[in-house]
Amino acid sequence: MNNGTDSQPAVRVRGLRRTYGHGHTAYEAVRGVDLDVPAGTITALLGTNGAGKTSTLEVIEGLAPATAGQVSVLGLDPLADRAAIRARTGVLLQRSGFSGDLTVRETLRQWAGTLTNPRPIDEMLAMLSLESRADVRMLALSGGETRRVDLASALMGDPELVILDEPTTGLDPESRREVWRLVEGLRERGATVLVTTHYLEEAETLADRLEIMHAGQIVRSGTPTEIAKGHPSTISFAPRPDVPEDLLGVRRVIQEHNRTTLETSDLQDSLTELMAWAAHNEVRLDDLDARSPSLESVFLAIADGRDPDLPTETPIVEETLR
Ligand SMILES: Nc1ncnc2c1ncn2[C@@H]1O[C@H](COP(=O)(O)OP(=O)(O)OP(=O)(O)O)[C@@H](O)[C@H]1O
Repeated sequence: MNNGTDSQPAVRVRGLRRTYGHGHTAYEAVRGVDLDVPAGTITALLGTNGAGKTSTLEVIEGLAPATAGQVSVLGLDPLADRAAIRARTGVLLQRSGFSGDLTVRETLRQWAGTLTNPRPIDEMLAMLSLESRADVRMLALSGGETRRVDLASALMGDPELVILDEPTTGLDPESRREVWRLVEGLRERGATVLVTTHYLEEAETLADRLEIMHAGQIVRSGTPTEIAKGHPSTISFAPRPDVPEDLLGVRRVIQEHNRTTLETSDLQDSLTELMAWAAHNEVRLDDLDARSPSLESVFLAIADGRDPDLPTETPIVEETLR
């Protein structure tokens, strides 16, 4: 399925820039992005709101030209080789353009007509648990069902590269997990997946690699474990203003959101000392929770500018555009 291109990333982006508007109203939404999506992996592109994820994906999908930089998809040029790439790629956009008057089956049949080698419609309906909705018009579907039809169309051509822009937004937790299984199934078949999501748990569970975007740049890349490394573990419980601040490993004690939270560089040492303190003072710690560094803490640090590795300057308008 990889056509001997295993060593080459399925998507390769170098120095990508994308600017909207001209002159003094120019806004640079993508500011020099380098990104590799290794073949056969699930890579998640994460970011704060307006970070530039969709602007980046649109260039990869061949829907918009880059202002600067190079992008190659399956070794091809997304704009010049769009037809060749389309035959090997499945794309799920944030918003679909399917007509509301057609039924689900008619919609998928129409879509199948545009593909060279579509999988059977009944197979797609079963794959997305849509059998009972086959004869319902698109406009009568729930948000989650509409999303599943979008997904069915993205996967119908049996693509070797799948690009999913927020595939589970609007889905209930059970459907979301169904989509996760589906995406994992794609990887088992050897396909490559590039996915954006606002759900950190989803990225952590699904992705082999994460790329975190902020203000038009990639600010973190790596496996979920690599990215969380170096960030503090946390121990939290129902409010206890009397907890000692000098427990082994503890860096900070935070009293907020109706909880006491200890940030620690050594979860085991801190927890051992805390338990000893609680036992000695006959204190019961209600609602006790202890966790290793999470992607959430990394993400929040990036989102509110506390991340020490963030670039200090993020120019809105390039010098040359002024
Ligand atoms: N056509 C456009 N004209 C002007 N600015 C735009 C245009 N499209 C996007 N932007 C701006 O570019 C920035 C990046 O937008 P983009 O949609 O790529 O971000 P995103 O990371 O996908 O965000 P979200 O997670 O909120 O969907 C935003 O500040 C947005 O307002």
